[in-house]
Amino acid sequence: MIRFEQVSKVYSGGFQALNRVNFSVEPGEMAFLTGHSGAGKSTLLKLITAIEKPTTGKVWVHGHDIGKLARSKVPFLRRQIGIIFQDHNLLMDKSVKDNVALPLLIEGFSAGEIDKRVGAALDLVGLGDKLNYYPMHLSGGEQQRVGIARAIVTKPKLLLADEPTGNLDPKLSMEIMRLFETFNRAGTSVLIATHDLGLIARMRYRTLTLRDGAMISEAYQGAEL
Ligand SMILES: Nc1ncnc2c1ncn2[C@@H]1O[C@H](COP(=O)(O)OP(=O)(O)OP(=O)(O)O)[C@@H](O)[C@H]1O
Repeated sequence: MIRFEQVSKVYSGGFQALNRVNFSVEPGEMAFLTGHSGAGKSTLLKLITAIEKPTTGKVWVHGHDIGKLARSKVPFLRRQIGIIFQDHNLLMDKSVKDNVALPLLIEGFSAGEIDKRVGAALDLVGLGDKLNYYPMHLSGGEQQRVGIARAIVTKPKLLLADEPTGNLDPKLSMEIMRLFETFNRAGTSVLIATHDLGLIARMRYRTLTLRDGAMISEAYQGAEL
């Protein structure tokens, strides 16, 4: 699903954000990515989505070599990946329903199919009754769940989340994690970047740890292991 082989990333100013990183995430796996601020977590996620390209080494995603991917093929790759951000990037002047429908509109789905899929995605995140709300009328946790519904509405095989619980209290954070587990059990691969070591410790998943751009551990960090 994802494979990094000796991947280094040096930004144009000369800063080395990743240093010979090796790891893979298997189809159907759920894993955490952690490390201090500036360790390279967002850079690693940007390489998976081809926002950035590796300086050296190889990044494989769904069998594509990202370093060699033609610009015209990038949208095709991104369609297979659901991305969730800390600040959820919702459009505040659009309803919940229209926010979640956006990726399907871009894909050219029919109105009937969009209604069906948006309803199903919002039901999955527990917001089936808030279709016509605007984001400003939702709590932080609900807004994050709208962002998750938007990420899964295209039924991607891979979900990437960058600090998805950064603004949420521990109870809501755990609810969001349980939601990721539900998608993972249905076969979606999930990679979650987070600073929240407490949250990681409460769950039994492999944890990829970056320090100063180097992958220093791929161990399970759950409390019972
Ligand atoms: N476009 C860029 N140009 C130059 N340097 C960059 C760029 N993007 C990131 N960096 C640098 O690369 C390093 C890693 O950044 P990155 O955003 O990947 O870290 P992070 O682990 O996600 O941090 P945080 O947890 O604070 O979000 C940082 O020192 C950052 O300043």
